[in-house]
Amino acid sequence: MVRYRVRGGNALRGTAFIQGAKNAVLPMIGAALLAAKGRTVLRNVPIIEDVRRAVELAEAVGAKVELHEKERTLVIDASELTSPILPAEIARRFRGSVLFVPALLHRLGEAIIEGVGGCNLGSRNLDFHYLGYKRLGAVVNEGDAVIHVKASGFTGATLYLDTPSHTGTENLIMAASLARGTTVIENAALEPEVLDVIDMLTRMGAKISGGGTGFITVEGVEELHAVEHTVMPDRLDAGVFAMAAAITGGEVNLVGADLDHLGVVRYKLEQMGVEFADHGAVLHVRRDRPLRPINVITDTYPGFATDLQSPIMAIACLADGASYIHERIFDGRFALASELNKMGADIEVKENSAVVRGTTPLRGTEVTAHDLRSGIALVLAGLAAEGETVIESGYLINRGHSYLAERMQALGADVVQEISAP
Ligand SMILES: CC(=O)N[C@H]1[C@@H](OP(=O)(O)OP(=O)(O)OC[C@H]2O[C@@H](n3ccc(=O)[nH]c3=O)[C@H](O)[C@@H]2O)O[C@H](CO)[C@@H](O)[C@@H]1O
Ligand SMILES: C=C(OP(=O)(O)O)C(=O)O
Repeated sequence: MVRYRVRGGNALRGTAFIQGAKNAVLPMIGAALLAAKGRTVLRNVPIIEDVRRAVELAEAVGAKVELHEKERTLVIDASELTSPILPAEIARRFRGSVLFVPALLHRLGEAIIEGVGGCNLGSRNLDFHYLGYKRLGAVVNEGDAVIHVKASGFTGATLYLDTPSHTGTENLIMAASLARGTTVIENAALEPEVLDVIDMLTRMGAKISGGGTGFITVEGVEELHAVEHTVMPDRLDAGVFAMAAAITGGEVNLVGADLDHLGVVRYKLEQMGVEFADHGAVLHVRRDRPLRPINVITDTYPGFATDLQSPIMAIACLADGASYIHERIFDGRFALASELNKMGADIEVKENSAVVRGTTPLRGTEVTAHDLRSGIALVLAGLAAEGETVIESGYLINRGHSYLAERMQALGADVVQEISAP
């Protein structure tokens, strides 16, 4: 059992190092399994629980993997894959497990998916993935508990996504990279992590054009080779540390954060009274005035990232007036509201919209993280609350943020991680 204890009241000051991106490294581990020869080296790997699960899953299908935590480096030898089964006990613990399917189909001709996990955010379908595989020539059997996909070689086709799914785009690009002929993917995702994955696949020998335009063309190649690749910085981790400065009225330098990757999040925080100064690869963030309320509508990139919706809800509690938050990506992302209300917030949720009425002083209490981002939002609320906030389950936070307590402590925050027997 992992829990975080946060004592509020300190304005954060100092330097934080932004980790490598969770949502880039997971597809990259899946991509590494496409290389039948050589060893892949991934650098700037975030040391998070999802990466540990991905290592376990890669080993379960036969890859040899070394995670060098101190060096933040993964070495993956996928020359012998031995099992097409993504076992439930690992695959159900993280969403990234779905990103192993293209490699299993190319290398072993089948994938047996005993489960796919990830944050509990309401409905999280995979129909775009399966429809895409079918159009490329696969047979998909969707049982109650197990999904069996078979493909004896893919043939290029025109694919489309009803909405620009992040992992859906990555999976279909990986499936198309070793297909015979040309694949076009319409309405593809534009997220920076998708572009970083395209960059890695291109260096592996894939022929992909149109990344970042919404229309991606992939010319299939015979084989892909192992490469070394440095994972891009995590824009969600950067957003959270910027918001930690914002909620405490602090001033921080974020090493490795890319302001462009924050998209609309940057402008919304500026409207709330947060200042950003971009000094090359170091982003300076400060807030020295009262917080103003905000309207947020989540969207795919470059819109307001749904994964930063929970953290901004925590800040909105301290803004003077009513903030409106409309969630458009996931239908179950407001479990945070009742936890913040336990801390003294005034948040009313109606379907996919929330009204946050501030300013309400927050007080520490015992609260529950329902998913990764609501967990980190409760840490932010705790930083601004009077007294102690205790957040369980810390595992969910550790799925996506590395060395959180240490990095917060370096900024002067009173954040402690406790691990106890269940
Ligand atoms: C590991 C990873 O990269 N996770 C990210 C990824 O999740 P993930 O890739 O799962 O999110 P998607 O972009 O696929 O999902 C967005 C929406 O599309 C719907 N949908 C998706 C696929 C599909 O086949 N059918 C369908 O209906 C989902 O139910 C959801 O409502 O993007 C999300 C949205 O930016 C982020 O919150 C997650 O952090
Ligand atoms: C929803 C998230 O992750 P996942 O897709 O891995 O569940 C997230 O990172 O907030």
